[in-house]
Amino acid sequence: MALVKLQTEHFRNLSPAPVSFSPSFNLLYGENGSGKTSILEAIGYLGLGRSFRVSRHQAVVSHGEHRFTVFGGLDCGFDDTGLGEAGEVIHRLGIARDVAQKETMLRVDGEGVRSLSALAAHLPVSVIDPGVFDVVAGGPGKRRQFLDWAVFHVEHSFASTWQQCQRVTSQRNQTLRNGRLDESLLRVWDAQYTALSERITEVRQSTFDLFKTHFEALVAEVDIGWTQGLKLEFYPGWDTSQSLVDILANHREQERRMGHTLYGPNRADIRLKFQGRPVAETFSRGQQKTLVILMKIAQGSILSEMGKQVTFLLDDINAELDIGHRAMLASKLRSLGCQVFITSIEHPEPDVLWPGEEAPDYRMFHVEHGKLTEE
Ligand SMILES: Nc1ncnc2c1ncn2[C@@H]1O[C@H](COP(=O)(O)OP(=O)(O)OP(=O)(O)O)[C@@H](O)[C@H]1O
Repeated sequence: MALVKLQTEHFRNLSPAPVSFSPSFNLLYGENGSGKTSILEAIGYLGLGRSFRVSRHQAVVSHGEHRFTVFGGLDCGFDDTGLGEAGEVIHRLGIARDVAQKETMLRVDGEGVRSLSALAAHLPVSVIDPGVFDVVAGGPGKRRQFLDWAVFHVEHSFASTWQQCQRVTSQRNQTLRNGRLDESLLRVWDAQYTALSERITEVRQSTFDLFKTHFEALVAEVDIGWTQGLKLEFYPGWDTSQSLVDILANHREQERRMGHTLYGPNRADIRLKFQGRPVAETFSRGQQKTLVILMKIAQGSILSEMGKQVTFLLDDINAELDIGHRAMLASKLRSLGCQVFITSIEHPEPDVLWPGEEAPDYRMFHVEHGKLTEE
């Protein structure tokens, strides 16, 4: 599905006027501080339930207000739903946050829903912003987040398994921190923890394998010299030549001293190596950014194969990317058939984004003082 209507209330500097978007490409340009990122951030709220740039909801509420709302209308996009025409709204999503009451309200088609995954399942959003480097250069948590995004969209039940595992891990950590270790209680937590860890790892591993196949096919197609010699490997969070139960039993004393769980899915990672060395130590920033975008496109193609359309939010496409890399990525996003929002400070030139080919369907917007004007 694609987001074809957006309306916000009290969201940063954005105007409350409704906007219609293309289910294909949307090019947004405007001066610094005009509101381009805020538009992407509002769209991101509908698919992620949070801001992709700040951790506090408070920051996005317009100054002097205490509550913001974002409404979105989705069309059938290229999803095989058999419902509606392209551009015709078939699902409505809404999120409102009252920061004074600390209350979030979620709606799908007018009905209140409790879980964010109900929104996320309708609108898979993939963000490519200046923070995207973290997937390569940041800690393992960023790569787990990257992988789990695809895992969730492949297997929605992953969200609840993960939450259960977090609860059990927290109970287990409390038991580890107790002065006198209660071995029998710990064994109960271990049994639950290992069962959940194995379920999580199984779906992570199979999604990673799928991702790797898509990524390698993409890299072969784009034929960029520096991608040769890249190696991606999934690390589940423990040495799987031994069972997790044995590892936990063998490291009781170490975990008791540290006061928390040291082995399992909370330690999982994707290891990215180039000619045997970590990519973060070898690649330039432009190469790192291109690599992460290719990884995100590969994830998009997994969903696309499942008949789901991803909405890509590409903030400031020009930062770090030369014309050749920009064109290569724009062309790949196009062949994926996904919905894309691209922002830039300068007026975007479709001939530069898609050189030597006819530009895809797009709508162009000028952003000024939080207001979008279509050109
Ligand atoms: N809570 C808020 N209430 C009102 N205005 C806000 C709030 N938060 C930020 N702003 C203002 O909203 C404007 C939009 O910021 P935004 O980051 O979306 O701009 P941008 O067009 O992406 O800029 P740049 O090109 O510099 O990245 C800025 O002028 C900012 O000062």
